[in-house]
Amino acid sequence: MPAPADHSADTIVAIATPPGAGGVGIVRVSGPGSAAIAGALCGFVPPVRRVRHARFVDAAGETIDDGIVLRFAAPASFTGEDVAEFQAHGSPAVLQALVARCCTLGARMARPGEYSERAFVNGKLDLAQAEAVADLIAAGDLVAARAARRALDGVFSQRVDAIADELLALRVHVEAMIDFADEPLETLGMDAVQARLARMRDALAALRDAAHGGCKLRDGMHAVIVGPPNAGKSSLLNALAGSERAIVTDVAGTTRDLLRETVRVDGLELTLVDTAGLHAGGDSIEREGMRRARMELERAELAIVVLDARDPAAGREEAAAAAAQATATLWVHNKADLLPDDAPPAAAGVLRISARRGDGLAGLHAALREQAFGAAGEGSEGAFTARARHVQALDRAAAELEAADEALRRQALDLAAEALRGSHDALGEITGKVAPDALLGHIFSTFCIGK
Ligand SMILES: Nc1nc2c(c(=O)[nH]1)N(C=O)[C@@H](CNc1ccc(C(=O)N[C@@H](CCC(=O)O)C(=O)O)cc1)CN2
Ligand SMILES: Nc1nc2c(ncn2[C@@H]2O[C@H](COP(=O)(O)OP(=O)(O)OP(=O)(O)O)[C@@H](O)[C@H]2O)c(=O)[nH]1
Ligand SMILES: [Mg+2]
Repeated sequence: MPAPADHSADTIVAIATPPGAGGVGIVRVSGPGSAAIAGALCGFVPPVRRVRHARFVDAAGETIDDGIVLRFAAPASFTGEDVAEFQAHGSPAVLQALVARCCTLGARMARPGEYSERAFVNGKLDLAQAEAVADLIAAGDLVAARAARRALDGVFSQRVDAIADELLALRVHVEAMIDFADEPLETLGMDAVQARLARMRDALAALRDAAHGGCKLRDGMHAVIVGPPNAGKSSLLNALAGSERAIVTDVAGTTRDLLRETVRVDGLELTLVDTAGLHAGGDSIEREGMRRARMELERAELAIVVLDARDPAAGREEAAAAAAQATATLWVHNKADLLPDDAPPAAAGVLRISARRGDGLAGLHAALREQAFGAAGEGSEGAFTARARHVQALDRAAAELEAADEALRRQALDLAAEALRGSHDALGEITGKVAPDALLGHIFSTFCIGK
């Protein structure tokens, strides 16, 4: 069988700055040919880690542009390889000419994510950190950017590694118990093993919740507003959006179709969907609207049920049944401004608001954030971005830990060791210590070119 191609022998090139014209544009080269390419382009080999001004010339010696050249020597660079950068004027034509020249000089075009992939392969970043680079670039606001920055700094990876290290120690212990199977398990520290297992389970659960919040920071949350006609669903959408997106009238049955709006709540990107009021009967248009509302709920992470605070029983059963399709439900009693002053307080777990006056919106924001990030308020201090694949891996690690615990109780040491190994491997997939090529290819191919 032929050996797999050694791509690290290739020298790659790409424009690192965004498409289109800009003040400055950067062409980045990585790989063993970097120094020679820089030498040919600049007429001298630029010194490493020094800023130099140079004319970038073509094969005929004609100037393509003048600019700044930077060189890094392996392993002290972003990719861990020899790197050269040409910082030219940000003209797409100039940048493309520089890329073409680099290719003539032996480089090839980089694939999407290939710089980050090389940084990973060369041990500059682990897999979760490399993903955080892409998440940082894509971050929609400063809260998300800070969280991606923390993941890039290894905040998430360190917590994964700490649990993985403990797991490894535990595996060693259990393997030793298997080797000394003649001795009674008590003398082999069975109690200690179980205590450590319990501690690790808690740590894993906490990390899982944090990563889940990190997913919401990255991917946002999908919430559907439902309730009986005229309860103020569209008014609530408008209040959260901060502008009159949806038509609001005092006619029951105003909203027919789904209306989608993306709003930001302190770093949480919320996709809100306004729906037709749910009620029995209705004309064919309303019934189609209600059908769409129910369809949307099946995909929703959160149902926001809006009821009239003056008569919250009206339409509640119908709304509750529909909302049960969503992963979670938030109960809102609207039109609080119409309640008499001596009205009793709202029931526990219900938010009382006035979409018209804006009363209670701060509490609603807090509740939405709690739905996304958990009670610990992830999404602010110490939060990091994470991806669905990380949460899935943490879930698998936890399930294997349960299986190990169960096997230990039955004194099935071989099974316990096997489950512990499974748990350890699941954690390794997050940081890339255990990462099938297909997984790596899939992850990096979603990055942009030049990253
Ligand atoms: N011009 C430019 N700016 C950029 C990048 C780049 O590639 N080019 N980056 C691309 O993403 C980011 C910076 N990332 C970098 C990461 C490590 C090293 C580096 O030289 N690392 C060495 C030395 C570390 C040190 O002395 O602090 C190393 O890791 O050994 C450089 C850039 C953002 N800004
Ligand atoms: N006083 C008061 N009126 C409100 C409040 N929220 C909504 N309304 C009024 O209630 C009526 C219905 O509001 P909408 O937002 O259209 O209600 P909806 O739930 O979207 O109704 P449909 O789309 O018909 O199902 C309008 O006249 C609103 O101005 C509120 O907080 N206080
Ligand atoms: Mg409406």
